[in-house]
Amino acid sequence: MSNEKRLAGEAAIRYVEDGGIVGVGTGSTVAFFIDALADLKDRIQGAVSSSEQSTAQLKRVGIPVLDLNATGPLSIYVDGADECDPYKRLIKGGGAALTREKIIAAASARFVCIIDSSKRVELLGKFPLPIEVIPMARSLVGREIVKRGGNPVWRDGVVTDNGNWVIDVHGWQIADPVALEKDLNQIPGIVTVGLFAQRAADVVLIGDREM
Ligand SMILES: O=C[C@H](O)[C@H](O)[C@H](O)COP(=O)(O)O
Repeated sequence: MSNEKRLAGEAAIRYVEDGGIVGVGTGSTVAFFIDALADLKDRIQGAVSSSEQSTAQLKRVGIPVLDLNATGPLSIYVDGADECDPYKRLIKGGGAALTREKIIAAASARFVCIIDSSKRVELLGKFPLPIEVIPMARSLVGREIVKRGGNPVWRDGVVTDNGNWVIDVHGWQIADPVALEKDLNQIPGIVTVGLFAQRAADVVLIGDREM
């Protein structure tokens, strides 16, 4: 699978425009994209990063890391996913970077999602759905998830880049991801739901093939 991840990371380069600013996601697939982007670093202004992990790699390869508040809207965002359905709706957050990822995706005109074939599913939910929560709301959010038939598991020991905690929800087969995303977004204490359904990907690359 890591060969497909590398191919996807390299294939995403063809969507990067000269002189532009690139939104950069997080994870092992994105790491291949950043390595490929390093070869073009003199042709872009820089990148907006979704995590401390990606920021460190971007700086290491000499790509300037810019502040989203200063750049304004971006033309492109490149990121991986944990699951992707036929409508390019995603589960993300396996690496706990979902909040900043969702912010940059929302600020970008085009979301290019890079995955290997194991991430492609008919129905989202086999991968436990990550939810970032304010720490004091962990139990409240857990009870709300149980009411909705899910099995919440606290990702003990993990603190997000925003100082919050992550709950992974097992046992949901997500037939209507847009409705679930909207519903969960109403629960106090939830910062970000790892469903990218209201704002799905625009392009999905599985290895070097477009879905
Ligand atoms: O929080 C992490 C992100 O949503 C990643 O994009 C996702 O977990 C996929 O990561 P990887 O490319 O390592 O499988």
